[in-house]
Amino acid sequence: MASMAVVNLHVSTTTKTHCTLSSPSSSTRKLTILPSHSLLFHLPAIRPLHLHHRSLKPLKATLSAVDTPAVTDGHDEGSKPLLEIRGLTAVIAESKQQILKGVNLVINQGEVHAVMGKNGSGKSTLSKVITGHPDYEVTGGSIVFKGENLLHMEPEERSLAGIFMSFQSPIEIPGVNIVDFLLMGYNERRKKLNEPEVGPLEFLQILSSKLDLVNMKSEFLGRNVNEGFSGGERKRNEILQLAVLGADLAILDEIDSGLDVDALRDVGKAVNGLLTPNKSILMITHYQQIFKIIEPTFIHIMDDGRIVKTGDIGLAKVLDKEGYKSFSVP
Ligand SMILES: Nc1ncnc2c1ncn2[C@@H]1O[C@H](COP(=O)(O)OP(=O)(O)OP(=O)(O)O)[C@@H](O)[C@H]1O
Repeated sequence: MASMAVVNLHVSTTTKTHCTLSSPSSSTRKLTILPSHSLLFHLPAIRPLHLHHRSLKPLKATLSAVDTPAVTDGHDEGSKPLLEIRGLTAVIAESKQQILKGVNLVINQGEVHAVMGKNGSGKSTLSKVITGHPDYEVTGGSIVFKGENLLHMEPEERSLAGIFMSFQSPIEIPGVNIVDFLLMGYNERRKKLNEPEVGPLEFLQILSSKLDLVNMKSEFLGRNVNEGFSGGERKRNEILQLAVLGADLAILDEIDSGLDVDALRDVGKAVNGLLTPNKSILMITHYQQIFKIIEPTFIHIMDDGRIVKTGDIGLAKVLDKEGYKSFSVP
């Protein structure tokens, strides 16, 4: 059973989010959560999720790999752009080292985009820049999300607008119970929507219904966020967060790494179960197995801070045979 923690959350518009947790059994604690985690606090509230949602028609023709695409052709007719990235360049804020060197990517509603690429090619940086991570500075180009300039938004506003990111290495938050943590995010969102907050007991019911989706045992709810979790449990917990908090664009950074076959299937099925015709996924992966479960609409290959090839599932097969050498920027 969750502790009856009282949560006060203070979201700053600078780089940190503070919250205090107090419960009858513990003294008041103050936590500082970096924006990457504060993103969780402002996600869209749960909406009805449909299991068999994907009205996406199969690609009409196999999209051949194209060189340095300006935008992605071959989207389903009638689907609306959700995220439009054009000519995006970004540097590491501290060192000014350039990592993104002109990324072009258009994700329409209902599409699943997979980004692959050599280690260090800039995949995680791209996803963190989309979420507004303070480690990076955008030096050029644009990111438009649902028609709005994302670059003008604080990280919290981006998540409120409907962007969720699951992390490659989700961090532990010692002393913060999973239920309290999710309840905080859930209620924060409800407040923004002028909806009444839910209490811990009501929330536990909501949460329990999501546990099955990721095949997580209810015992997990008594634990602290990621504390002592195995790699696979952390990944399941990330998807649980996505299921509870919801998102229009879920960015999944190596959600498949370190998962055994059963966990991979569970996580993949859970992600599929969250897709609706107007929700989209941007997933970063090194492995093709996940494509058997989460079918990508497009696969992009990133090299040296750019998307250098775009194609359909056939591209992953070419990659499997030939490796990245034929896709590298000279
Ligand atoms: N905050 C940072 N400080 C220093 N270097 C960074 C930082 N963020 C990214 N980099 C560097 O930028 C490059 C791209 O990193 P990134 O994590 O985006 O690559 P990736 O394609 O996701 O790699 P992998 O497949 O290994 O996860 C790497 O050389 C990395 O060391």
